[in-house]
Amino acid sequence: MKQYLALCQRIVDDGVWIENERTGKRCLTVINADLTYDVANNQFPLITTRKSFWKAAIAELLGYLRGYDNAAQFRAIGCNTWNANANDNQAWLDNPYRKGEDDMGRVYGVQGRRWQKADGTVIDQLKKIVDDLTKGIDDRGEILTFYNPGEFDMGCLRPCMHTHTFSLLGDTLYLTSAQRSCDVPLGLNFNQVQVFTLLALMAQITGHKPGQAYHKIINAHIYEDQLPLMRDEQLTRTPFASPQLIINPKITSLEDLETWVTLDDFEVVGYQHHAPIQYPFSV
Ligand SMILES: Nc1nc(=O)c2c([nH]1)NC[C@@H]1CN(c3ccc(C(=O)N[C@@H](CCC(=O)O)C(=O)O)cc3)CN21
Ligand SMILES: O=c1ccn([C@H]2C[C@H](O)[C@@H](COP(=O)(O)O)O2)c(=O)[nH]1
Repeated sequence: MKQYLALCQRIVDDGVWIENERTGKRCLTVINADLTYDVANNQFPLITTRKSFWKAAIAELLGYLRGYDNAAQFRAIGCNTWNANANDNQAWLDNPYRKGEDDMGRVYGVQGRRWQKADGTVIDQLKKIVDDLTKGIDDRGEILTFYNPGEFDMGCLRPCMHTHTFSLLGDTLYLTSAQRSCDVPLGLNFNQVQVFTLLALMAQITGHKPGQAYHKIINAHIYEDQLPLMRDEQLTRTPFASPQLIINPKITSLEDLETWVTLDDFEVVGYQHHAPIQYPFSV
């Protein structure tokens, strides 16, 4: 939690105002932030200086792992975060690849589970990684990447947290996640939960101990309409200790994640938090 607040403070103190053409808003921006989450000791990096809707963040991750491409699929498992990008973004509404209401196109999980090759066959990146790690193999290329420049025009948004690299040292699994663009008040609150949970889940289903998760962010920003709430409200609050994430131990395979897992299989204990803050969202 301290590292999150330090990043917010750094943006407030040292950030540079940058015009963002896509949203038409200015963003106070810094470049490069490195966050570390202690998954080994179950220090769940949930924001405590406001109420965090962590279940929606885990649902979003679950949707990516399942290869979802439609906001209705995300809603059905408890996540509303893709409604706006799928349905309220004029550039995407005008895009001939959009298949209709709620379609997100070839984003995130589609690339992770069904990367299209030139010969028409597909690559399931996640399955290859799970199979390797389960056998104790780390070929130094256990990389799940959603970043496919050849298909950017076929999706509603380029992936922000785009590449997850898994590493095995003995029986301990590590994760390094790379993010090109980060909405610190809204997105990072979710992304921290996702990096932590991804390592915890992958360690559990491949039979390893989780180690540390490393989260590398390139462009970290606060939108102009979010700044007063962050500077004058959230940053004045004193954080509480980290809660713990409990995952149903019956989840033991990728197939479990694909078929029966729901948000009821995740529980957070010891979550003390301040009052909610509603930040504006930019489409
Ligand atoms: N501008 C922007 N920021 C983002 O963080 C973002 C995007 N766009 N587009 C794609 C996804 C969608 N994400 C989102 C979208 C909405 C919330 C949000 O509204 N969060 C609220 C509560 C959510 C709830 O009640 O479930 C929050 O207070 O955290 C968070 C992340 C993250 N990404
Ligand atoms: O997981 C996510 C997804 C999105 N974001 C934020 C980062 C930016 O504010 C927007 C995406 O806009 P781009 O113009 O494509 O950079 O969404 C996030 O923080 N986390």
